[in-house]
Amino acid sequence: MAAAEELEEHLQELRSKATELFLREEWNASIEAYSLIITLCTQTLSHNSHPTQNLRRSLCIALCNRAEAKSKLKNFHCALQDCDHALELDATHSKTLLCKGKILLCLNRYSSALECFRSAAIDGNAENASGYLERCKSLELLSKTGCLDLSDWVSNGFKGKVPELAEHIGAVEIRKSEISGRGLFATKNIDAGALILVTKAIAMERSIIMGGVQDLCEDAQLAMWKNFIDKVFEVVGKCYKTKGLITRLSCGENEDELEVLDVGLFRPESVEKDDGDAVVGVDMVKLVGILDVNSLTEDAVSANVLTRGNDCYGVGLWLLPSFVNHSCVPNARRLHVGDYLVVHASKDLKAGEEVTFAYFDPLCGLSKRKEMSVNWGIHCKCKRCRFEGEVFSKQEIREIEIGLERGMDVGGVVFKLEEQMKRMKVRGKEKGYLRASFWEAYSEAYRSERAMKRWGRRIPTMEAVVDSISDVVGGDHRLLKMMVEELKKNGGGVVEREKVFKMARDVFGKVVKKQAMKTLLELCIGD
Ligand SMILES: C[S@@+](CC[C@H](N)C(=O)[O-])C[C@H]1O[C@@H](n2cnc3c(N)ncnc32)[C@H](O)[C@@H]1O
Repeated sequence: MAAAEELEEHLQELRSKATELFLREEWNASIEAYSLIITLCTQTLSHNSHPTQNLRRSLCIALCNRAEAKSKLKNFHCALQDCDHALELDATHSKTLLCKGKILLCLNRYSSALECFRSAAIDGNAENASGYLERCKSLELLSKTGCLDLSDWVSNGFKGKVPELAEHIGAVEIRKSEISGRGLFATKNIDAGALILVTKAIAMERSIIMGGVQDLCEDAQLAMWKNFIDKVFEVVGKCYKTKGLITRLSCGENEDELEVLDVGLFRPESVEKDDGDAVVGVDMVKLVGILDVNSLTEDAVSANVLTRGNDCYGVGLWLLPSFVNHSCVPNARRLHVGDYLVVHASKDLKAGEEVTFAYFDPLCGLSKRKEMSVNWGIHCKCKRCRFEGEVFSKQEIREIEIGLERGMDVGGVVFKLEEQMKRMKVRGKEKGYLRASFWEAYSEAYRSERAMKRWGRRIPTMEAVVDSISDVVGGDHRLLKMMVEELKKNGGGVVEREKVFKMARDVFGKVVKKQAMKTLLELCIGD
C-alpha cells in the first residue's frame, strides 16, 4: 500500500475513534484522540512528503473538534488557541468560526463573538450562525447600556430559565480610597436605582437550606466553602487573565500598598498575555486569604436574591465588586440574578464619590456594628461611626440604649431619643444616623397599635423617620416593607405610591418596569 494511502487509513481510524469519544461526551479522551491526529498531521506536514491540501484540512477539522471538546470542559482559553490555529489553516472554516464565536460568547466577549458569527454566516453556516448573531447583538447592547429588563421573568414569578445577562461596567473607576486601600469611585453622577455593575461570578457554590443559613450545619458550610475554593482554583488554573486579576485582590493586609488597577482590565474584551501555565505561582494559602476577604454571600443584608425564594444559600467571587469598601452609610446594594451580581446605586451618587456597600447591617447601633466589623477584620471609621462614637459615650444616649436592651417600652425609647436629640441639637443627617441605629425601636413602635395609641402624637411620623433614615443609609428592604405595609393598611394617594416605587428602585435597582415592580414587591417584600 502506498504511504499516502496508509496514512489516510490510519487517520481515518483515529478520526472514527475521536468522533465516537466525542459523541459519548468523553471529553478528555476525545481531546487525547484529536491530539493524536493533530500530532500526526503536523509531523507529516513538516516532512512535506505528502500532498498537503488534505492534511491541512484534516488538521483544521481536528483542531476545531478539539476546541469544542475543550470548551465543554470550560477550558476556554486553550480552546480559543485551537480555534486560532485552525483559522490560520483556513480562515473561512465556518465550523471553527462558529465554535470560536460560541466560546467568546461564554467569555462575554460580545464584539469579537459577533465578528465570528458574521464571518460564519457569510462562509456557509448562515442558519446556525443567525440565532447566535441576534443573541450576541442584544447582549452587546445590554453590555454597553446596562439597561436590564427582567420584567417578564419577574411577572412570571421567576419561572423558567434565569434571563441571560451581559457584563456591564458603568461610570466607575478604581482609585485609592480614604476608607482603606483601593475603592470603586463614580466618574459621573449616578441616579439612585441606576446600575453600576453587572458581573458574572468567577465561581459560585450553592447549598439548599430549609430555613436560614443558621440551619446549614457547620459540616455543610465547610463542605460548601471547600467546593467553592476548588472551583476558584480550577478557574484560576485554566485562565491566566482571571489568575492575574484574582491575585491582585486584597487579602486584607497592607492595603495601602496595593496597586490601583485600571477598570478596563475587568472588561471581558481585555485580554492579558498568556504566561504559559496559569496555575504556576498560585499560592493556595494566599488564594484562600483572598477569598476570605472578597467572597460575597447571597444572604447578606444588603443583597437581594431573585429566583427560587430563599431556599438556597450561595457564596461566590465577583471581581470588580471586590473593590467596593464598606460604609455604615452605604450608597450601593447588590442583587443576585443567577450567577450574576448586579450592583446599583441605592442613593444618588455624585461624580468622584466612592461606591460603598454595607458589609453588615447598617440599621443597628454602634456597638453591634463594631461587633460585626470585627468579624470582617475591619475597623470602620466612616463619618457615622465617628459621630456615633462621640454620641454613644454620652450617659443620656447610653441610658436609652440600655433601656431598649432591657425591654423598655419601644414607644418610650423613641420618644426619649427624639427629645434627647432636640436637647443635643442633633439635626439633618446626624439625626438619620441615630434613628438608623435605633431602627429596631422605631419599627416596633410603628407596628404596635398600643405604642402608637400612647406615643403616636409625641413621636415623628413613620414617613418622616423613613425619609431621614433612607437619606443616610439609602434604600433598604425593611424601610420599604414598612412603607408597603402602611400603604396596605391605610391606603394612599399617588404621592405615597410613587414614594414606594422610588424606594423599591433604590432597593432592587432599575431592573423591571413599574407593573413588574408590583410583583417584585409582593414576592420579595410581602409575607
Ligand atoms: C472587598 S475588599 C475592598 C477593597 C479593598 N479596599 C482593596 O483595596 O482591594 C475588603 C477589605 O477592604 C478593607 N475595608 C473595606 N471597608 C473598610 C472599612 N470601612 N474600614 C476599614 N477597612 C475596610 C478591609 O481590609 C477589607 O478586608
